[in-house]
Amino acid sequence: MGCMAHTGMNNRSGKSSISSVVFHKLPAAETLYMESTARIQKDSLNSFMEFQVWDFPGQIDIFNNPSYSFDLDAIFGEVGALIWVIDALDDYSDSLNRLNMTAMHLSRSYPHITIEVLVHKIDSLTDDYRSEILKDVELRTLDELSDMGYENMPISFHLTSIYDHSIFEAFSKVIQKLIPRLGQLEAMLTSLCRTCRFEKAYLFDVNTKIYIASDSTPEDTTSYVICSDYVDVIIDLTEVYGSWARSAEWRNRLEGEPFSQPLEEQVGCEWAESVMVLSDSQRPIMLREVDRFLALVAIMKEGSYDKMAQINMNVDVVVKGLTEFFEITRAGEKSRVGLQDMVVGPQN
Ligand SMILES: Nc1nc2c(ncn2[C@@H]2O[C@H](COP(=O)(O)OP(=O)(O)OP(=O)(O)O)[C@@H](O)[C@H]2O)c(=O)[nH]1
Repeated sequence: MGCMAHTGMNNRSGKSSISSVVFHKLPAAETLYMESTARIQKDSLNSFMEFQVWDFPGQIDIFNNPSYSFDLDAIFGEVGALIWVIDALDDYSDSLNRLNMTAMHLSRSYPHITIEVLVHKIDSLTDDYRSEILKDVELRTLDELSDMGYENMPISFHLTSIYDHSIFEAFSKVIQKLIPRLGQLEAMLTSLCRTCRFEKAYLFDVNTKIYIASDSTPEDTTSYVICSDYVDVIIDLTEVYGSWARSAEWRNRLEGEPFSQPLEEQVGCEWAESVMVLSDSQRPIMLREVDRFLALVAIMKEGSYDKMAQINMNVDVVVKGLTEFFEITRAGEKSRVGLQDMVVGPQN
């Protein structure tokens, strides 16, 4: 495979790190010494829906490549979102030019694709500087597209870092755009919040900590962070005590000495259910497994303990509804995400 080589520009904007941290749980600090990606990589995610993530190396220009012609229909025909990663710590003028060229190309040939721009690596920047960069990227992109006659393109901008929750929140918003009939999921969660007096409810993909839906109250990063940390705690616990899918090797270890029993007989319940009280505000959090990929997590109000029986009944009904929703959705849908920033850079 040929690649375009231009020297003096930075292509290490963080695409592979993002994939590894969000989809493979790699600790952020371990991305420090990642090798530059030299070829297009395709990653399939076994999750609540089938997701494919394509990682296009910074040094390959797939639209204008003299030494290799890419089958663009094969790549973009089924892609739902293109994620464009901009390194906020570097000079991003060239990346913006190429983003605009790509956006125009997609708008002509694949108008169904939404473009999601991640202004990335913002961890070391002050809040003011973050807003300034976001505004600059937005204005320069939208102005140029508008000058070229491209108005109202499906393009969104997010501030992200792999060192905090921002990258997971941004991916949550991207994935939500790809979920068919998201409104129905939100309506189910909103009605659950109303009947159970929950403050906030999320439906999490437990492997990635992406939330694929929440109730209709305004977004609230603090609630998301608490619930997503709680998913981590519960996953760690259920890996030891619960019924999550395990490798054959791990299962053999758990069923061998000193336990010497089939796993099913050692596990108390088939699904994880837990309640925890946050000591600062007395608001319990509830987690309920929907299937092996999804969990419902809700922040309850003070005093909800007294009504646990009713709450559990309502949660049961919603979990059943969610299961049916995804059975129907899975039957016929596939979603793909393209992860790409096409900043050209030194040839490896
Ligand atoms: N400070 C900071 N560094 C990051 C972040 N994300 C990635 N990096 C660092 O950026 C460097 C390059 O990351 P890669 O993921 O290899 O970049 P890439 O875009 O895949 O690069 P190519 O494969 O060459 O296209 C690594 O040292 C990462 O640790 C972030 O959010 N903040």
